[in-house]
Amino acid sequence: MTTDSMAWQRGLYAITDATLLPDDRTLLNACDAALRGGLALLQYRDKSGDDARRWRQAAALASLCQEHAVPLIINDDTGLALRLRDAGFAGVGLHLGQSDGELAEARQRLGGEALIGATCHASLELAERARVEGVSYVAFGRFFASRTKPDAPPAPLALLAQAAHLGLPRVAIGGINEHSAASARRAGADLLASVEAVFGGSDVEARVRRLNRQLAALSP
Ligand SMILES: Cc1ncc(COP(=O)(O)OP(=O)(O)O)c(N)n1
Ligand SMILES: Cc1nc(C(=O)O)sc1CCOP(=O)(O)O
Ligand SMILES: [Mg+2]
Repeated sequence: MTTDSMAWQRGLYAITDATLLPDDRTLLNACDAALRGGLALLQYRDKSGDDARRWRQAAALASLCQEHAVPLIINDDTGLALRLRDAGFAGVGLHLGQSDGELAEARQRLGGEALIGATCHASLELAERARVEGVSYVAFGRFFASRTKPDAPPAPLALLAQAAHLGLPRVAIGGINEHSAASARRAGADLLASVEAVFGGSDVEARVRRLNRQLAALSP
């Protein structure tokens, strides 16, 4: 798999959650279903601090994503992304928040081809800085109420249009679901990032297909 294709730049960006997907089997089955439904990107987000579990799950997801030719983005952990890449998995990227390490250093360690994204909250200034440091996309939010991360700082939808000049794919995150996805897309989001709307029920493939149909109906 290569990430040369632009397919990752627009669509649904699913993010895993260790509460909703507590064990390996649940995680892998749900991610497989989401990938069958059609994802632009998948992010592995696990705050357990359990290195053995994180390696095992990330490697299994990297293999699954490779089969589906969808990039796997590792949350927070440049070392884990590098280890996967060095183990031979293609299409492994990284997402860093404001306290997750230096973007420029991550870019240098992962190389020019890797997809690297940054959390920019409600700040164009953070997004401009992230672009200089070599990110592949910028993420803004939270735009709507989120049960996954209720305390994430809020952001106005108008920010998405204001970020167009960056010339990078814009991710909208926070409470993205079938009620809010259309307004985030109309406001300028290229990628719609979601935890609960994808993984918050048993019918994951159907949930993803529903969201994709909604987005397709809005696309020019
Ligand atoms: C696509 C995307 N956008 C934002 C975040 C949030 O990152 P961060 O601020 O580092 O918070 P945590 O996810 O680490 O709790 C994200 N993970 N993905
Ligand atoms: C991980 C995360 N980061 C956010 C931010 O605003 O930076 S909101 C969020 C949680 C997204 O989950 P849901 O789709 O269930 O609201
Ligand atoms: Mg983080």
